[in-house]
Amino acid sequence: MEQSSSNPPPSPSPAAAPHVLIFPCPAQGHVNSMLKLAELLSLAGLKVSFLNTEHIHELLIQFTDVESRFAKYPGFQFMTISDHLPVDFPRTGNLLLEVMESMEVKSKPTFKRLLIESRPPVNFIIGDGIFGFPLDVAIELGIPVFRFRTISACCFWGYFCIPDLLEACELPIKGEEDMDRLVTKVPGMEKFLRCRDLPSFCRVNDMTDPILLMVLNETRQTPRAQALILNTFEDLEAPILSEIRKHCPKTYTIGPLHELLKTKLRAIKKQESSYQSSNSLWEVDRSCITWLDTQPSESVLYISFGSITVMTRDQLMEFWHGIVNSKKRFLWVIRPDSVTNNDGEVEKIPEELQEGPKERGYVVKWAPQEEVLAHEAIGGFLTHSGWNSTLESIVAGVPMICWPYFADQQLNSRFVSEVWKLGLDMKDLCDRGAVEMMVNDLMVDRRDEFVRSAARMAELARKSVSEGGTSSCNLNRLIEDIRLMSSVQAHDN
Ligand SMILES: O=c1ccn([C@@H]2O[C@H](COP(=O)(O)OP(=O)(O)O[C@H]3O[C@H](CO)[C@@H](O)[C@H](O)[C@H]3O)[C@@H](O)[C@H]2O)c(=O)[nH]1
Ligand SMILES: C[C@H]1CC[C@@H]2C(C(=O)O)=CO[C@@H](O)[C@@H]21
Repeated sequence: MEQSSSNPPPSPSPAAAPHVLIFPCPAQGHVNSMLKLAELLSLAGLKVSFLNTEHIHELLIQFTDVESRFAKYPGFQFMTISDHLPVDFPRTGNLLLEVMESMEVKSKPTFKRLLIESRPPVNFIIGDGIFGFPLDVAIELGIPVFRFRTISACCFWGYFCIPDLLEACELPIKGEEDMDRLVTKVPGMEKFLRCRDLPSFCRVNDMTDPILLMVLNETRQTPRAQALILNTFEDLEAPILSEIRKHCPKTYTIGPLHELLKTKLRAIKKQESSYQSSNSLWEVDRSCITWLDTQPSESVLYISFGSITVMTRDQLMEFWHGIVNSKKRFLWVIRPDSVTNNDGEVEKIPEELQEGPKERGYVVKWAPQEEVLAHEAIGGFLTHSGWNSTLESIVAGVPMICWPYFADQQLNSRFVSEVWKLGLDMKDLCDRGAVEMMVNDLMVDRRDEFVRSAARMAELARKSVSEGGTSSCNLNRLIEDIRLMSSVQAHDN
């Protein structure tokens, strides 16, 4: 998909527009990026139905302006489906996997009925690449289907190669002492990938672990779909993308999606302010922007571990002491559900952190992250290396300290530090001394080298989404292909 179409596809008459159903996995990082794609397709005149779980949809309605924002697009609608779990079931940390499991087992018949009964009929499906049943149903009903995998190309490729690692006896990992062994059977990563950097689901003795099998199988199933969509850009992951294209030749790279959408909206002047709209599942606390406005340029470390990460009270306190001891200014997002005990039960956030230290730090429950990262007071990002956060930091040219929690994050953080040289990887460490040292390295001692490479990568990211850039052209190609495949399908029926 690198050689691509630089002309935006012409808008057909609304009646002829294909009806595309988009179905994300019910988690912030997935919903966020797939909503950006939904808006881009709506802008191009396609009819879009966006299918959320009831739980996610209620949060979106409560905390965002999505309904009024998308009301601008006459062909757009939200739809909902149950995840078949009790309303008060906690949906963070590893429990998200139980939500996914419940849906895989129970949501298939409802999804199939929804498609059969849909008016106008659904001509095209873009399903989250981590869910199996939408792909099966689409194939069964003869509806063309693309898979959108919301992770990086490097992590997708890591998952894809797990069967080869098993065959070569490079997995399972043989205990803690084996963690720094180089893994040689992931083409393109031979020189730097250690067992420690494999997706967290590989950290099991039993290679029939259900979660490992789920991510592995879903990744390997990808070529059953007509194409793969990735939220990345060619200049960031070219060598890995050429490996992926040996198996999934039609792979559209259309990222960073948040910047591509902003660029398109700016071009047609649909967006008065670039940041006011969000897809957040928590209430955004904008007071932190007022606080940032009073801080010196590039002096503040932004700390956020995304929407799913949970940690123990002890881990939180190690971060707290390390950061306070570093004497750097900080803005810290601490979700109320982010501290759990060893049984997974949510614990109260310690008082001193809720109040925040008065002079140097500011603590919020949820921040307007894109806007925070673009603020001139921000000098670094301590992140869990979720893919959206990583891309948002790249676009903003902000260097990172990575503390990966689970899934793809272990691999993303290795690429941030060893391949892209955009910061430091502190995976598997959580003591105040390490935190203090890394914060000082990022914000002071090695600042120049990280800022230089971050600025270079930010430039490439912006180029990819500008007119004629690879992601912008690939989006045009994607839209043309959806139109073409939908019309063929409409004729066949
Ligand atoms: O205070 C905050 C914190 C986060 N965000 C946003 O929330 C999103 C978080 O996404 P991401 O960084 O990808 O993290 P997770 O929420 O943890 O996302 C899940 O989904 C991602 C995409 O598949 C994976 O890469 C992650 O590992 C997985 O945990 C980003 O867009 C942030 O801008 C806010 O708006 N405000
Ligand atoms: C809960 C996690 C299982 C894997 C998913 C994922 C992926 O697409 O591989 C990324 O991050 C998580 O949200 C999902």
